[in-house]
Amino acid sequence: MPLTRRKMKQFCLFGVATLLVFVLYKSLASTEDLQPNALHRDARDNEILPLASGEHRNQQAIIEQQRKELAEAKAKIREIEAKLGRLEANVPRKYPDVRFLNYKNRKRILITGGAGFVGSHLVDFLMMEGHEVIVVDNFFTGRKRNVEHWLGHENFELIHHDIVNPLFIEVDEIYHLASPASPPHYMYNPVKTIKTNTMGTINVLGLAKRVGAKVLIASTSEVYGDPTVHPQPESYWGHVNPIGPRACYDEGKRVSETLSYAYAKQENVKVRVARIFNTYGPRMHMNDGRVVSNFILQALRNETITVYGNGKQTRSFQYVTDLVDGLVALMVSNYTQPVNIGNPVEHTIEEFAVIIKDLVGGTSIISQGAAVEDDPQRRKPDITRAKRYLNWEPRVPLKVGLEKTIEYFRRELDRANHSERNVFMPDNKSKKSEKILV
Ligand SMILES: O=C(O)[C@H]1O[C@H](OP(=O)(O)OP(=O)(O)OC[C@H]2O[C@@H](n3ccc(=O)[nH]c3=O)[C@H](O)[C@@H]2O)[C@H](O)[C@@H](O)[C@@H]1O
Repeated sequence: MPLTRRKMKQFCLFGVATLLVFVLYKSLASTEDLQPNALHRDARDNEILPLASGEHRNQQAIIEQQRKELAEAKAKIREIEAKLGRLEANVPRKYPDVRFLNYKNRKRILITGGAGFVGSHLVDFLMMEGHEVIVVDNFFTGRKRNVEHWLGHENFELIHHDIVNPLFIEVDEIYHLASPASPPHYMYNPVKTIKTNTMGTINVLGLAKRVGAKVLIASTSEVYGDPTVHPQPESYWGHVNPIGPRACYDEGKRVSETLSYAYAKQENVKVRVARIFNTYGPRMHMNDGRVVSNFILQALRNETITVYGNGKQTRSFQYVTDLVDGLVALMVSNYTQPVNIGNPVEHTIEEFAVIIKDLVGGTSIISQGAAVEDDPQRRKPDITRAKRYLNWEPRVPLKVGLEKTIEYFRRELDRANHSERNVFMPDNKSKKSEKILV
């Protein structure tokens, strides 16, 4: 009997309904299976028992494993968040309020060796004045720490570069400070010291020539060697041993000066030459090795203060901010001949040891050790030129500057207790004490 249209429709509807019921049943059953505590009816005793199949145990193990991984991930996130917090705390989000300079007055200033002791104080001064400052440093004696408070500032840039290699940037002024300045540092690698002060200076003068920048070369009182004229005026030609242990620095700086005036004469480069005398202050390295840092650290640690030689040799010490003022005054001046920048107050090294011991207090004794080869015996700047042409003279008295420096080293020692990298190893073994002075 042929099926009527109506019957066929009823038949189809019944089929679809059956299919739907079947699908619904299956899906319910599978959902139930997934429940860890799913119950099922045991076929033998007709009791309702927890699912005890191997499959179920696997599922429980997987869920347990996932819970464990989640807990571990959460702990890791907490750890990373704490680390981020610590890192953020080290990055100053607030910078000192720098002066606003309009486009016409704002200069782009390169400081080679700008992460060093003197360089970083110059960076601070020029940044506060509102200039754009680019620091180039190879970090041999310079440290990122000295300029970290400017990292991220829109006027500041730090370039890791060795000035022995050429540099191509656009700048208006260059302060060429790159070179180790402490005797143990510059004697450590004499060839590198010579390269820095010759090839490095050629690269700086070449850059100045290309972009028309004014250059200030950081020269030194060491160009006078062990002087036979006292105090030392700029007109004195010096008394240098060209093959002695200090020659790499002394002769390197003398060539640096010669190069500067050769570029000025031949290429019309605008050069300024500062002859810097002994300088001290915060940010000197704990391992600097020069007399100020050595004596202060020895006194703070109640160790023997080691005077090299008989202590009758003299030095004149200037505080670092006075030096920065002098360098800037020289750069802006029209004076092109070398200028001594130093403090003319002179002390014997023996007196200096007593001054530091008295300021620090403590129980150190002062003793004499072996003399240093070619150690200049008298040094005191004649600053008539600086006074006349730059209207500059030092302002910070020795005791005021030393107190600030002692405070700085006190903090550095505290810090060193928390960081093995900074631990100071005084080189006292090589300088055997011979005679106790105080
Ligand atoms: O401080 C500086 O600005 C100058 O330092 C050094 O010149 P120097 O005067 O020999 O520096 P120091 O090593 O500090 O020595 C000063 C005097 O103290 C003596 N000294 C040094 C260290 C020490 O532990 N004990 C000690 O008696 C030295 O023998 C020397 O007579 C550099 O050669 C100069 O270029 C630099 O300008």
